[in-house]
Order: sequence, then structure tokens, then C-alpha cells
Amino acid sequence: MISMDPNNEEAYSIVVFGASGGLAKKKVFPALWALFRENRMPQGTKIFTFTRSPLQTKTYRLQILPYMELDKHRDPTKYNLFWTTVHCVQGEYDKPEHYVALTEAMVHQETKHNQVRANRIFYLALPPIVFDQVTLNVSRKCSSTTGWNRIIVEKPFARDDISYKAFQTSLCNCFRESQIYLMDHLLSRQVMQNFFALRYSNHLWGETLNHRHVAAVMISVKCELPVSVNRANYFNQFGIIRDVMTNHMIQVLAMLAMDQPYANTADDLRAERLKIFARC
Ligand SMILES: NC(=O)C1=CN([C@@H]2O[C@H](COP(=O)(O)OP(=O)(O)OC[C@H]3O[C@@H](n4cnc5c(N)ncnc54)[C@H](OP(=O)(O)O)[C@@H]3O)[C@@H](O)[C@H]2O)C=CC1
Ligand SMILES: O=C1O[C@H](COP(=O)(O)O)[C@@H](O)[C@H](O)[C@H]1O
Repeated sequence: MISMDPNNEEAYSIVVFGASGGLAKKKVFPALWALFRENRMPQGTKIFTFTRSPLQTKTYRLQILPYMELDKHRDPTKYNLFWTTVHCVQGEYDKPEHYVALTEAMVHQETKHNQVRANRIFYLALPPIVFDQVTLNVSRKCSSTTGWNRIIVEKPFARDDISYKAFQTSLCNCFRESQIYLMDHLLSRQVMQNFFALRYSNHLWGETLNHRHVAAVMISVKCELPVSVNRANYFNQFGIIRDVMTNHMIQVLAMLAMDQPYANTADDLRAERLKIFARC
């Protein structure tokens, strides 16, 4: 991960595709706001939404309010400032010319402060059915030529092996592996983040969480109720096993069963996880 220096004079644009949906409202924007509030975003970062729906910053801000963590004594001024960084762009996912308009909107902001290098992050908060057309159009029409580009895709990536291979091929035709982030937001949960400390640094737990003391493990995924109609329709179509088991639950299983990685790096973590899957 590239560290973001808050005093950096380079331009940063973050584009959230599908910002009208639940993922963007419940997860992505609250996370962006948290980064902004804690001064962990580089100064001058601009956020763009790209949707078919005619979003406007003012109304979007109201829709999203229930999901934002706000301290009314501390945050109001900063929260207003946060929303001045948000720009809504309307477009169709299959129309290259609409991506050109998005790029113009980004360039307009990026060049305002004479920043010479533009870095861009594209977050796909979209259903898989549009991934291919969005990644292709983004790579052709929106990539920065002066700075770096990153693309973030949220699970589910595909339905099965065949559709995963197609997804992988089309993504890798557009971006290098180092530019691609496949996201599993469940792993950012506090309990998961603390899990390694519990297993490897806490003697009481570390000494007992092993085959000599544990006969069986049950992993449960609990869902917040009520499930929205949109979500329920999606689960019915896609299948709940595909939606949470092939990613969230498998990742949790790997974290439970794997040996301690050699070092705290992505590569070492991946190597240890793979050993577990290779044994299954
Ligand atoms: N909601 C959640 O908590 C989580 C969701 N996910 C996954 O992330 C992705 C996005 O989630 P979520 O926001 O809930 O999904 P939505 O179904 O709400 O879709 C997000 C946005 O994508 C656009 N969209 C929806 N369907 C289509 C379509 N058929 N063709 C083109 N555009 C479409 C719509 O935006 P517009 O029409 O305005 O362009 C919509 O608001 C999904 O794959 C989901 O499974 C992953 C983890 C958690
Ligand atoms: O990916 C998914 O995960 C969420 C669970 O995440 P949470 O952080 O909101 O608990 C689940 O609700 C969603 O439907 C599923 O697709």
C-alpha cells in the first residue's frame, strides 16, 4: 500500500462507481469520512461519484447521513469541508464518452491548484455484471498518465470458476497486478484485525488455540436484521453460499488454521494462507 502523505502536493482523486448503492453508503463513504476526519487523507483529495442515477451532492449528503459517524460537538465544520471535496458525475457504465466527462471533471479539480502529478483510485461499488465494461472504460478513458492508478473491486468477483477466469483475464488486460485491490471488507473488522495478536502474542490463548485443545470450530456469519429487499433479492439470485462462504468465511477459516506468517507482510500472509488451502 502506498502511504499517503497529508502534506503531499500531488493531486489525488477517488472515484466511487455505484455510489447510489448500499455498499458505497454504508461502507465506502463512512470510511472516506473517517480518513478525512482523522487527517489521514492527503490535502486536496477530491472524491467523485459516478452513477446512472442523477445524484446531487446536497441530496446524497442527506441520504448518507444515517451511516456517518459524527460527533456533533467536534465535527460539523470538518464535515462541511468533507462534502466540499465530493463531486457527483452522472453517466452510463457502457458509454465511453461518459468516462471522458468524468476525466474532465477530475482534471478540472486536479489542475486547479497547479498539481503536476495526478493519482487516481477507482472503487467499484457495483454488481459484477458491469465490472468488465467499467474496468475497460476506466483503463482507456480515465487512467492518469502523470501519476499512479489503482482499481478496487469488492467481492463477489464472479459466480464460479469459469466466470472468475473471465473476470481475472479482463481485469488483468486493463491493469497490472500491483494496481489491483480485491477487497474483502469483513477482514477490516476489529475482531479480525486483532486476531493475530490474540493468536500469537497472547500466551493464554496462543497456547490453547491448537489441535491439542480444540476439537471443532464453527464459523457463524450473523446478518443484521431486517435484510433490505434489495439485498434479499440479490441473495436469492446469487446464493448466500457464493456471497459469503467463498470469501469471508474461507478467509476467516484460513486465519484460524494457518501458521504464523514469517513476517507481517502481504506476501508472507498469502503464502501461509495458501498452505492451508493446498491441504484441503
Ligand atoms: N451492500 C453491502 O453491504 C455489500 C455489498 N457487496 C457487493 O458490492 C457490490 C455493490 O453492492 P451494493 O451497493 O449493495 O449493490 P447495489 O445493487 O445497490 O448496486 C450498487 C449500484 O450499482 C448500480 N447498479 C445496480 N445494478 C446494476 C446493473 N444491473 N447494471 C448497472 N448498474 C447497476 C446502481 O447504481 P446506479 O444505477 O445509480 O448507477 C446501484 O446503486 C455488489 O456486488 C455486492 O454484492 C459486498 C459487500 C457488502
Ligand atoms: O459481503 C457481505 O458482507 C456483509 C456483512 O458485512 P457487515 O460488515 O455489514 O456485517 C453482508 O451484510 C453482506 O450482505 C454481504 O454480501
